Amino acid sequence: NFSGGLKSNYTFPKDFIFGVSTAAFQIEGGWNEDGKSESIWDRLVHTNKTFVKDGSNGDVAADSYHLYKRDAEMVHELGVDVYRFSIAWSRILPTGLTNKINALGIQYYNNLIDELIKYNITPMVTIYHWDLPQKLQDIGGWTNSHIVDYYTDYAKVLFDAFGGKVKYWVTFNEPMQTCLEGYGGTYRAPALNRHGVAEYLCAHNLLKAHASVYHLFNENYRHVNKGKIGLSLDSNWAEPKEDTPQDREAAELYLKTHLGWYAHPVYSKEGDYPAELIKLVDEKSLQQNYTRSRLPKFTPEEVNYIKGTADFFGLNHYTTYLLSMAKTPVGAIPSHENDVGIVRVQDPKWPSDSSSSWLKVVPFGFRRLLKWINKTYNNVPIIVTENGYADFSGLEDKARVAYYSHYLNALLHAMHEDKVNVQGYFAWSLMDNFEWDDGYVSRFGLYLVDFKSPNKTRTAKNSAKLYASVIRTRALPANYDPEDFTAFSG
Ligand SMILES: O=S(=O)(O)CCCN1CCN(CCO[C@@H]2O[C@H](CO)[C@@H](O)[C@H](O)[C@H]2O)CC1
Repeated sequence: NFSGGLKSNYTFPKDFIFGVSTAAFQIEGGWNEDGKSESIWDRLVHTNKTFVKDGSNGDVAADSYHLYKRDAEMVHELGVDVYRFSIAWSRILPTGLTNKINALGIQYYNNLIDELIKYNITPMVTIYHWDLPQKLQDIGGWTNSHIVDYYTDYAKVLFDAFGGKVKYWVTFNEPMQTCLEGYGGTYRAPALNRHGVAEYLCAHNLLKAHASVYHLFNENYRHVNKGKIGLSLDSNWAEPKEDTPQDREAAELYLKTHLGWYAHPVYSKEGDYPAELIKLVDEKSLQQNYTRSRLPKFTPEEVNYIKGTADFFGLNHYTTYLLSMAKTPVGAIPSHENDVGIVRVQDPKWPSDSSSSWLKVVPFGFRRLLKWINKTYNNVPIIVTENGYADFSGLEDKARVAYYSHYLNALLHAMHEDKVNVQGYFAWSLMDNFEWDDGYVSRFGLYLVDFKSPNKTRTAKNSAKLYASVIRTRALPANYDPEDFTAFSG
């Protein structure tokens, strides 16, 4: 049913990992403090005055650069096992390269990690969460093939500095946002908009960089503390718009050419890009008189080098779309959108009063996506590294309480009935923060941040109490009703 499963007394296993997530650019501030250099997000929000809805930026954000002790205390209050945060490359390596390592940057993250360990909380570090040093973008960024070495050198600095204390690593957060939206579009930094070409170059180099860091870790650092390393991919669930063969094909094609674009090379038995994506881009490139396909090819050695390079499947999930085949060409020519040729919409009947226009509440989609990943990637261990709901503000956040209850209900049914191998779940986000193009208007936090107060006061919302109780009892509240969606006015 709509909530992903009927009333049950399913529980989360004792060894199930609960966590909470944030990202450097969204919480830290201190954008140019103590030697940190400009990132592509600093550049974008400082120069494009209309990019962020409320005209804000990440200069101060939630000021976690100075308030990390309060952050660690909040993580402790929730009772989670793991805190997932990202490290800002430009705070560690101001030139982007290793010729200058910023000791004060290293010190900040050491202070945060030590604070977490004081509370017996395990750190999970996202090595890259979208904030490339601008100096590297100036020489091509993720379209420059040397970025593979630059990223590997950066990761080595982190492994050497924090490897003894950090057990979980995530190489990239949502590579599709970086490549498709940042290089192929204008929705993310660097907003290059070189659609049809740059998104494929970005993905190609990024996947090689991911594999390079996996092998570096696997050969030289894993033994230090039996650590684990993975990748966090974002995916919507894709439901056929109508129950027809064409729409079922469109839904499958969406998953293969969006999630599979990055998941297939790493997690599938055969490796490489999904055959459907290769075929579509090759054919379109030929029709458009390109001498060679706009999709770069991996050599057989590279396919093997990238295959199997993750200990877990990190999944960021929020919402669902209805898919159908495009009847006429869609998107710019050339572009990934035009190459794939499918159309996605959302059902106006779905609960939808989130402050993020794209976030509709569709819990059964979460269960189906988990099942699809489990089947497509051979029971791979999944850690849900992000899931959450956005509103405009308030401590009595009944919609967010309902969202988490329904999505955790769907997760329990995926685990207990569909036998999906899920090992952890992280809520996005610990606190209200800079929600990219939505600025501070759309709030995802379990803790409310008063951005007007000098010390950015953080206060637990009702959803923080709900999450803490699920972690403590390993179950949904007794009064949870899978049929009740009255918390959503829309
Ligand atoms: O339908 S449209 O094409 O008009 C807009 C689609 C927008 N989605 C939003 C969710 N995003 C993945 C989530 O992105 C993640 O989720 C959080 C909330 O957004 C962010 O704060 C995190 O930094 C990010 O990891 C993928 C793109």
